[in-house]
Amino acid sequence: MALLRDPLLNKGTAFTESERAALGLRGLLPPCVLTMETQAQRVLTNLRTLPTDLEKYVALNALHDRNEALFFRVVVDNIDEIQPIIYTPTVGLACQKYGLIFQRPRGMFISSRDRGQIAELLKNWPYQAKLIVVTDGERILGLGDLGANGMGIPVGKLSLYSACAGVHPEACLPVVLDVGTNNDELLNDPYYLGLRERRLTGEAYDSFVDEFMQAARKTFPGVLIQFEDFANHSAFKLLHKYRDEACVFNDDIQGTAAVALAGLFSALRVNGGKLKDQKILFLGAGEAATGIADLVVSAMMAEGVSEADALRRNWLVDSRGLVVGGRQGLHGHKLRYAHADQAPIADFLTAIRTLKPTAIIGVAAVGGAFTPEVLKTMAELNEQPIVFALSNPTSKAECSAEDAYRYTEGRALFACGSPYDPVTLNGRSFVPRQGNNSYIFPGVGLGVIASGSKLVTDEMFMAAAHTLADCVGKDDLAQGSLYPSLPRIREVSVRIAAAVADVAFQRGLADGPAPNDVKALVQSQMYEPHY
Ligand SMILES: O=C([O-])CC(=O)C(=O)O
Ligand SMILES: [Mg+2]
Repeated sequence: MALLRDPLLNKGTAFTESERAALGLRGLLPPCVLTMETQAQRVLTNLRTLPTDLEKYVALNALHDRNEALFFRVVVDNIDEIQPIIYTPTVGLACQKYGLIFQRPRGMFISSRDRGQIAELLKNWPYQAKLIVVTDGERILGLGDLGANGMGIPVGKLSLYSACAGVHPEACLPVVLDVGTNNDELLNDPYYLGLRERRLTGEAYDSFVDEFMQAARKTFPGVLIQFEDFANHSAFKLLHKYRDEACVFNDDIQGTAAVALAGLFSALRVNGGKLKDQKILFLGAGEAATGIADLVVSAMMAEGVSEADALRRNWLVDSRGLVVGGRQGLHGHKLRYAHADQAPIADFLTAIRTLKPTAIIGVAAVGGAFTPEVLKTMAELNEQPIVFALSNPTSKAECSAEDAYRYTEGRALFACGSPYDPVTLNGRSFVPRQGNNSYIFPGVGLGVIASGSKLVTDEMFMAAAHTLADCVGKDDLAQGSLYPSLPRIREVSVRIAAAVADVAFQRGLADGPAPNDVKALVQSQMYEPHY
């Protein structure tokens, strides 16, 4: 019976006659033995009868809790259909409703009440974690502070690690650091499951996170820790504090940067431009914006321009207007882009008219901010304007795919943060693809784990961006796709992982000498969802 209740071992009705006899399962299952294929078909049939995406999320979550192999089989074989349910956009709604739809816990909930005992708590995790995705829930996608409900994000990200890059589910540990929430709606929600108190801040917050970091690294030596959906003020600070001593990265800063840079490389293959000649205007000035801009600056410099010139080609607009030199109260990460000799500009459209960018990248979680006027202006200024509406979930997208194509007469080179269906305009069909870090983090994580790298470096994200761009074919570009198709994601992840592992070996960060065949090393470590 224990076997049927262990999701890592359970095969349900697929246990064979001989297994049933040997393992004490006779009489505990209906007599018919099904194949995994039939089980997967049954799951899909049921899923497709459910009227809402949230119900599909709940059903898939329940399957995940019963039978991991079958869950991942279904995800891997139907990634286009399933990813939008277990990941963005539906995962955003699932986080908002986390308390209501709660059935079984997954991952570890470490609250500020556990201070001084985190190492002891981590011993309760029954597996040897190699990969932790951790959030404090303060900025879940573009939805803001969801407190402990943010657990849905580490769970969803780690599902993609196993599905898209074959990191073994047993090696994956989702963690929420519950330091309270400032979201009054949640504090008053009878089903909210987190601490009912305001967020821990300052020294108390820093030492709590530090206790977690030390305890996690001691309990799980060599573990890779991914920071996810922390608010700006914590995200930059934590990355800075740990990146040179621990195996960590921030997906919202570095993963998003790599996927956006790859999208730019693809867009430039279409319009024939060079990165170093672009002028990029970001709507947003947080983790994603400066993460992308920093990587773009490095990539521009690799094309031979000076740092000063590269910086000058990247501009940020935040809630207070264009980021310019001398503006009061600018934070550290924005300062590189606070250009002197530019008068303040209050709004995004005027910034476009003044600066004449070749690309706009939306990462501010302001839904609809790329208005028809914005899009038309970009199309007046550029033969083929680059328009990335990356905010998540769909309700926060700067514009829909349809609007991006319609208001630019089909000339936009477009990427989006959440999935959009193909668009037909004047008889031409466009297939927009997601500029989402989900193309990057699974492969990066696999490469880091496979090589046993001690650190995660910017060079690895640069390599990941180039590799992802290399995976985009002419047929993709011809239909307006700046990324490869999702069903190719495991092949793409292997290539990214090999490129990342190569960097680890070359830089002496790996825990051994380079093998002859890095790609084979990576592949040998991948989990396949089979019985
Ligand atoms: O999860 C996603 O879809 C991308 C991401 O990291 C975020 O929006 O915070
Ligand atoms: Mg994120």
